Amino acid sequence: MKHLWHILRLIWRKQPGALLRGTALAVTVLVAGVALLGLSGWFITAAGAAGLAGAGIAFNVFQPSAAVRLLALARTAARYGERLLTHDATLKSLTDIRVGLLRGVLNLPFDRLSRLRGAETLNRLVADVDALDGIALRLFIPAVSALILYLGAYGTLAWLTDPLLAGWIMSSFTLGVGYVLFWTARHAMAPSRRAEKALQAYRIRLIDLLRARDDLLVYGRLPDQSSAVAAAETRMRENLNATDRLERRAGLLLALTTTLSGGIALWLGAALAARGEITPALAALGFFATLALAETVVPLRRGLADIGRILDAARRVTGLLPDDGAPAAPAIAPAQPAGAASLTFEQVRFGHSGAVRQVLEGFDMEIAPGEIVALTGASGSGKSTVLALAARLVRPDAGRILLDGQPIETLDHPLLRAHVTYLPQRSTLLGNSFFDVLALADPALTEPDAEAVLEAVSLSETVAARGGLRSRLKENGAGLSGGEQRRLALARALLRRPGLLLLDEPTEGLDRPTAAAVLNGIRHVLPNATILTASHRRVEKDWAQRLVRMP
Ligand SMILES: Nc1ncnc2c1ncn2[C@@H]1O[C@H](COP(=O)(O)OP(=O)(O)OP(=O)(O)O)[C@@H](O)[C@H]1O
Repeated sequence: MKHLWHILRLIWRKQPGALLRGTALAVTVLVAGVALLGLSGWFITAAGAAGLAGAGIAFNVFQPSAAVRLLALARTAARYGERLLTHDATLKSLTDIRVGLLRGVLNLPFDRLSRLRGAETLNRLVADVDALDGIALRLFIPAVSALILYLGAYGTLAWLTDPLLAGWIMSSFTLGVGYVLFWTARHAMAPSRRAEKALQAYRIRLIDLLRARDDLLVYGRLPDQSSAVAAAETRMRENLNATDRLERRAGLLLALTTTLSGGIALWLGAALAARGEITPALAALGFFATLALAETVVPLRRGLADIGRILDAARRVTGLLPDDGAPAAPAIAPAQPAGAASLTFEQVRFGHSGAVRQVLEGFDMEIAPGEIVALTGASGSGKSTVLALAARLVRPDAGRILLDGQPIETLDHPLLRAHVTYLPQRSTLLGNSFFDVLALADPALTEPDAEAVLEAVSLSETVAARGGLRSRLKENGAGLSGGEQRRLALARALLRRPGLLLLDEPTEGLDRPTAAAVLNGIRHVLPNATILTASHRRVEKDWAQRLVRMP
């Protein structure tokens, strides 16, 4: 529940004026609705009574009928304004929350970020934020306006008719409605949660199916995965049907409650009228006003049928939103040639969170400026981890890492990124063309610079054969061979012109002559840089000036 309040506060804080005006209009809509039906009931009864008493000719029909028309118009106009204001304000607030959420995700520690699944995160960003619009629009604003109306309706009925009659109407109505809404929320919690989970599972499985269709086809698992997608969809439908059924039942119970309260109002009103304490027309006003109160619970009913989904979304979003004022990941400076840097590891200890085993224990390493060093060792011995630590993607549990004698945790982000570039084993090639992919490293990239690095990684001919730098690429470099994709990512890393270049198996997938040419090309582009590679291949070890074997 506290997450719900937190999100509500965020939504409200961003658009307080519009939401307050929207709530005032929501109250106006309800007041006009109750007044409209109450006045109509009073008007019909009073006109009838005047006719029976033979005073019909003297009965003023113009004022009440004008008031009925005015109320109907006011109600429509207020409804329009309320929808416009509250929906617009909520959607604007949610846009800010969505940006904050994205910032929160991007600011997660690398360890957590690397564990996020793309499809799941996308779902979370989209579906969870969408679910939050119900907090203001279907829960808070309707609840507040309903409470204000109940108080107003009680006061008006007590003044016009009788405090006892008003007390009976309002207490029977609010207790009945309160119980039905509570019942709806309790029973809808589980199916609405399950429906949302099934929807997420459906989307994730479908994305997995599309992404891995070749593997699934090869392993003969395409039908299984298709069935899994269909099963999630069925589960979602079943649970959505369950919440719809609940909402309909709640509607029935609310109609019964309203009828019961209306019946009480009619009976008490008739008794008071028979005793001559109020006129029959006023008794009718009480009855019709009670029936009109039912309008207050329609949006709440829908909101509470969705409560499980809304609560889960609020909890997840709150967990990911950065604290107020947390800075976005800072932009990094354009590429500038950086001087060669020394790199030192002193007694570094590191273990991945949740892992039983420490990857590094008292690890020492010293690399001089301009040196090329290859980290070697068995698979899983921690070579990539050393590179990630040197790039400050993860932080050591103990010990120190120094860049040019300065602890890297003290370097500000732009400075660190200007000096250190890391090429992981798998890179993402963002962009529509070769040029776009490369420009990620340097927004001021020129075509001659791009051609120079492509030449260095032996990709010039490939790019020319594809129609040049501006030719279109498929998603994430699909359509290029594995080795070509790697070289393109390497060319991008070279464009940063770092003082310290960290390479994770840079020539993996290349034949020996191409690998040797690429390695020489790296040195040619960065003649002075310090280079640390994680290497299994002989060609990389031969290229290095020194080997550091992982313990
Ligand atoms: N995000 C992670 N969470 C938990 N454990 C991890 C994570 N990343 C790596 N590991 C584990 O840390 C250990 C070191 O992994 P690392 O990738 O550094 O090894 P490596 O020497 O580079 O291996 P390879 O030569 O196969 O690339 C491995 O046992 C690996 O399973």
